[in-house]
Order: sequence, then C-alpha cells, then structure tokens
Amino acid sequence: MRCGTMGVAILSGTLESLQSTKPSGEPAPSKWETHTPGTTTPRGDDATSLLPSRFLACVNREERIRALQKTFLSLGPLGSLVEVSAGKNVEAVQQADVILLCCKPQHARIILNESGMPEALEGKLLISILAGVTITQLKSFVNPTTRVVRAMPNTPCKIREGMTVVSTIPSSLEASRDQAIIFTIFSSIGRCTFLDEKHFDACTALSGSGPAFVCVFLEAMVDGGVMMGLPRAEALELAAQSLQGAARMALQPGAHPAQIKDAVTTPGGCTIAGLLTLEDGRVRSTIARTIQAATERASQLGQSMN
Ligand SMILES: NC(=O)C1=CN([C@@H]2O[C@H](COP(=O)(O)OP(=O)(O)OC[C@H]3O[C@@H](n4cnc5c(N)ncnc54)[C@H](OP(=O)(O)O)[C@@H]3O)[C@@H](O)[C@H]2O)C=CC1
Ligand SMILES: O=C(O)[C@@H]1CCC=N1
Repeated sequence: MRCGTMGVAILSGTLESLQSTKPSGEPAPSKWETHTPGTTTPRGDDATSLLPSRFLACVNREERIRALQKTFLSLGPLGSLVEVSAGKNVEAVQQADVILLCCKPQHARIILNESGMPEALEGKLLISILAGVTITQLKSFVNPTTRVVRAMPNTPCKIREGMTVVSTIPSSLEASRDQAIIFTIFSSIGRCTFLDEKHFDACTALSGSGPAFVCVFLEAMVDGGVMMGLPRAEALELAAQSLQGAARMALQPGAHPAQIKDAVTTPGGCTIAGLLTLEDGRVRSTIARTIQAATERASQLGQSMN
C-alpha cells in the first residue's frame, strides 16, 4: 500500500479491528499474512480469518517512515505488525498476495511501471482506491493474471465508521474468494457495499468526498451556536452528536430523512422557522449540485494517468 491519509486511515481502522477481536494485544490467529493496509498473503481458506495480520506500508519519502511507525505504535501493540518502508514497492508486492494501491491518481503510472512491478503483481489481487482511474486504465499497466478491483473508501475508516464501495467482481475462479477478502477487510472498518464501476465517480463524490462536505455543514452549525453564545466546544459536541444521531436514525431499516425531519418539526415551532431559512438559501440544490460537481471532477481525475 501507499500509505498517506487513506493508507493510514485504512490501516489504523484495520489494526483497531484486530485489537478489538483480541484485546490482549496478541494478533488474532489468521490465515493471512498481510503487508500494508491490505496486502495479504493467504495461509488457508477459512473465511472467518480473512483479516490481515501482517502489513507492509510503502511510502515515497524516507522521512515519513519514523512518523508512520510512531502513528501505528500509538494505536497499541498491534502497531508493531506494520513494517514501513520507502522506495521498496516491488519488494513489498513480491511478498504479498493482496495489494492496496492508495497513491494519488497521477502517481499510479509511475508506481505500476516500476521495473519488475508487473511481474511482482502476477496472479495477485490489486485493489485500487484511486479516484477517477478506471479498471481498464489500471489493467493496461499490469499483466492479464493480475486481478484488478476498485474500492472507494473514506476517511472515517480510521475510526471504523467508514463507507467503502467496491466494484462488482466479474465471475472467475477466484471471484468469490477475492470478494470475501475485500468484504472482510472493509467491513471491519465500517460499511462495505458492491456496485457496478459505472457508479464510481458518483460514489467518490458522495461518500469519498462526503466527510468534507458534511464537515462544512457541521462547522456552520457550530458557528451558529457560537453566534448565539454557546461555548465552541459544547457547540461542536451538540452539532456533531446531532448529525451522528440523525444519520444513524436514517440508516435504520425503513427510515426516511423526510420522516425524521417531520418528527422534529412542531407546527409553528422553531424547527420550521430554521428549515424555511435553509430553503431560502437553496440548501438542497446547492448540496445536490455539490455532489454533481464533485462527480464531474472525479471523472476527470483519471486523465492524469494518460
Ligand atoms: N483523501 C481521501 O479522503 C480519499 C482519497 N481517495 C484516493 O486515495 C488516494 C490517496 O489519497 P490520499 O491518501 O489523500 O493521498 P496522500 O497524498 O495522503 O497519500 C499518497 C501516498 O502515496 C505515497 N506515494 C507517492 N508516490 C509514491 C511512490 N512512488 N512509491 C510509494 N509511495 C508513493 C505517498 O508517500 P509519502 O508519504 O512518502 O509522500 C503517500 O503516502 C487518491 O488516489 C485519492 O483519489 C479515495 C477516497 C478518499
Ligand atoms: O478529493 C479527492 O480527489 C479525493 C477523492 C475522494 C476524496 N478525496
């Protein structure tokens, strides 16, 4: 894996999940040896043991190594399962069976074109989280035996509240096993769902970029509370927990955001006064257009590969 913001988020969440299954700090017995957030070596077929237990995190700059080691060790004893290296991508991939590609879209060509990389990737599962870079583009850099899958996670993976969309895997001898590996990794750090690749730019905008959009709304709510005299720390707690609570209600089976909103809105009360102000600001179309703009931009990001 290339271990930047998302690499750290995925790996931190995965380590937490391993830790919580084995609070003693000992790694749970695993059928997989893992390198990096997601580069795993199978040791058996037990679907209950698909979570990685050894990790190789690859970065570009030597000076990042110490900082990353510190980050992972701060998560607990399982942090020592992570081996961080710089400039050793091919060596890491040679040792792995599952590789998670987490670099910027424009760096993928350089990394996948490294001498020995296509050979190192032969027969292995390559999971790309790159925005806008298609499976067809990625396949053009690797040999036909490399199985390429796209995933779109988001930063809350770091606290195991992530949302990851995975591209549907065409049927093959390895398909169900690959699907089980990917689902096990990403569902251990949040929710995981499979969708056709044609939806990926929209998913990138909605859940990949979503935490940033939500945080603008959150900041604005906090500012409103501060404007009305609330201390900032308490305003943040009130706003963030309200967002979390409403979001969790919306995820309940059969729930609908409009019903949740209507239940809050007392006739003649203060909620409807606030809601009408929101509507005056064209908040719905602004937010929906935000997703549209981000989707359109996501579709252009793969062009830096060409
Ligand atoms: N940020 C987000 O919320 C999300 C991002 N994504 C996608 O994830 C990908 C990564 O994003 P993000 O984590 O934010 O980016 P970062 O810039 O934080 O991380 C990129 C990582 O790639 C490493 N890298 C660059 N070149 C090389 C190389 N030649 N060999 C090895 N490692 C290399 C960098 O190393 P070094 O640390 O040494 O610089 C860094 O660790 C992007 O493609 C993005 O589209 C997807 C979903 C959400
Ligand atoms: O802004 C970006 O391009 C990346 C993809 C999704 C979130 N961050």
